[in-house]
Amino acid sequence: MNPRQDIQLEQDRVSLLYHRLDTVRERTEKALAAEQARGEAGGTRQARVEREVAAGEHIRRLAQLNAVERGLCFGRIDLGRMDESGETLYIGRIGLRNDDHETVLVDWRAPAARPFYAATPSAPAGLVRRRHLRTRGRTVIGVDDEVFDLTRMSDGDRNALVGEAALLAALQRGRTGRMGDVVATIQTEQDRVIRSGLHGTLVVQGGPGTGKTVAALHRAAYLLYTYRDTLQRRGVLVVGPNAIFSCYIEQVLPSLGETDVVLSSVGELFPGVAATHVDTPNVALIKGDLRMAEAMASAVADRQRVPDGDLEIELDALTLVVPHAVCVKARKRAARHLHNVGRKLFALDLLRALARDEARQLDAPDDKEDLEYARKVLWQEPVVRAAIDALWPALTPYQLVAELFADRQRLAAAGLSEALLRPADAPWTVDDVPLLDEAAELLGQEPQSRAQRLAAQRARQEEELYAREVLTITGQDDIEAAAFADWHNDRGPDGTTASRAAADRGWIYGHVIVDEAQELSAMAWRMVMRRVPTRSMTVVGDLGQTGSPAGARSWGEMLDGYVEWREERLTVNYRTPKEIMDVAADVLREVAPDQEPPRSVRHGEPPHAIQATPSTLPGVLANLVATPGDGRIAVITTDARYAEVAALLPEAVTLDPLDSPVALLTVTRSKGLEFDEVVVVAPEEMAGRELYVAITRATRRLTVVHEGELPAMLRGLLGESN
Ligand SMILES: Nc1ncnc2c1ncn2[C@@H]1O[C@H](COP(=O)(O)OP(=O)(O)OP(=O)(O)O)[C@@H](O)[C@H]1O
Repeated sequence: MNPRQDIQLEQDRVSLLYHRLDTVRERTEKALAAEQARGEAGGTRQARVEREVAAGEHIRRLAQLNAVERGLCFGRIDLGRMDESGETLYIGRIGLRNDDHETVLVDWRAPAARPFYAATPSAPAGLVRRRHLRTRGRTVIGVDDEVFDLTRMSDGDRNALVGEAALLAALQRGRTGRMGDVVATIQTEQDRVIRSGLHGTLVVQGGPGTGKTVAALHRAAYLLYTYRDTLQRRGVLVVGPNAIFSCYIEQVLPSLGETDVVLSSVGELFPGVAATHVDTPNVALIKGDLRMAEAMASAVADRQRVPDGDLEIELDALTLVVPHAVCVKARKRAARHLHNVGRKLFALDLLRALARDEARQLDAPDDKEDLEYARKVLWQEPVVRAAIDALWPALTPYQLVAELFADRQRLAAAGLSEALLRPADAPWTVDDVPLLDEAAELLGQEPQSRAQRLAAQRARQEEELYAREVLTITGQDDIEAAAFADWHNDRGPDGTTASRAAADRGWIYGHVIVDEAQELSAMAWRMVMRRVPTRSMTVVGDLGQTGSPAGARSWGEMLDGYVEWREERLTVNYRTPKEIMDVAADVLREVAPDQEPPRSVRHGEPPHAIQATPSTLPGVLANLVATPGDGRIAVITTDARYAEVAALLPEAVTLDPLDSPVALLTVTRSKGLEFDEVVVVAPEEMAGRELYVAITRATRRLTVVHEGELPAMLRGLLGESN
């Protein structure tokens, strides 16, 4: 068959598949409309539940069917023999069956699709041919074949790229500013990561551009497909380095038909806080250290005091007294509980003692009921409440942390350095967030007003009543109403699993993916682990890129205390051209000699350095960003140089670096991102690891602009003066 005939053949098949997609979509739309029409007719509560669940399923299915329009079918595998007797499967973003229930398109995540990704010339996994279909809209514009003919195998074939032509075509495209899915060109080593089982913790270590992020996101889609029952209810959390990064990756999962995933960063993991400020390296180091957990416990203990002597409270004409020993005993009893629970016990003991003393001074009889009443009256007295608050206040995590860092004595009592001192109203930093989480654990439930408590109780009772009615009507009396209420709550239309999970600090996820995981401090890991007691996690990162002083130098250092983990390595760089990676490899050798640089699959222009002076710098930069190119440019510099470069390139200062043709970023903000062209300013002022991150962001061109001496690590660059 000649290429044109091949394309025509595949076009017929692809048209058939789109036709099928349209049919399924129409049927689902009709079913949804019918469900909604039934809703308008009212009905019992049971009917309402059933309608809500059915409509929810249709809506989810429709979203998925709409998401797969682009590139519905991208591959074909021929198994067995090359003649007509072999089996042929078409691989796509979604599985489709015809009216006879025969599979016409295999979901890329299904076991049957595995050989499409796993086959290599030396281990063809039963394939005789793998074909990549290139499509534009619904039209097939090309096919790329790999024929696995063992008789023709040569040594050069060992480790071939999967669908090399399709992969290289995908890599040549200009960056859109958003990460896209790569279902059509997943490589074998990435496929191993994606399909690794749900159980336990998988660490994926790989150099820049090796597809760690993209593989982790495809893994999320794979896990949601394969373990839907387990994961849909509990949800999947993806933790990235910052909000820009979340924006950068947010389209990948929806394009794969998955929307029930929470994207967050460490600074956002405590609901109600969205921290973006960062501490100085010294402070970040202290806050990220595991010893901070003990310090926080001491800080809480410091808020549970007793007076030096007896407690004396002037009330009306009396001086009520609680002996020191009684105060100490009350504290000992209460301190066995979380702080806010303990406060109630402490207050109760003190109020009892005060009521007894009051009765004694007034010569009142020692009557239990009277004492109980007196205790309640005393609790309403502002002076009594103030005295108890001063000894053992009800605390929110915000109060505990803000008041700790604003007070020299409290810092000292917790065994902490004065370097942490700051005003009480200082903005939250990313490294405060794990401390807020720690505080929430130590304090227990936040003090709620009586009205809030009653409202929550009432809402819960109503839910259970409703659940009981539904269960009776449906004859499912054997299910506990409370469990049903939970279940209904989990799947109800009032919010997706993802939105409810994101708002709930105590939410336990089915799986957690941590990206740029090398940046998390030991305290941040403690917080993440609380979200996933099963330790079903995917941890992706690069120890060669660790920038945070509190980040990981080895994976064991961070994870050994929690879980036995397994590791996969990614070794091929799909982003950075070889010419740039050769220079980066010199940097890596200096900063992390134990890490192997990844092997680049693409080629580009040799990177070069420009020597500037303070007076030539504005012209050099203006020139570099003005050069017409068809891609997006990032100018990356240090925190210290940011303001100066921003003044020279005001058009590059943007809140939206992903959509801007030229964006100015600090190294930290450029983590995980990529651009067609990168200009690195002041490399001589960057730490080695920062330099490694900055120069590996480019997909095509890299220019390094220095005023001082070019760092020796960058000796591989071609230089020029300006
Ligand atoms: N199999 C693939 N097919 C096509 N493109 C790919 C493939 N794997 C990775 N890429 C592309 O390579 C680029 C780098 O991928 P990604 O950002 O996931 O790498 P990373 O390992 O997370 O990098 P870094 O550590 O620098 O953040 C992305 O543009 C991604 O789409």
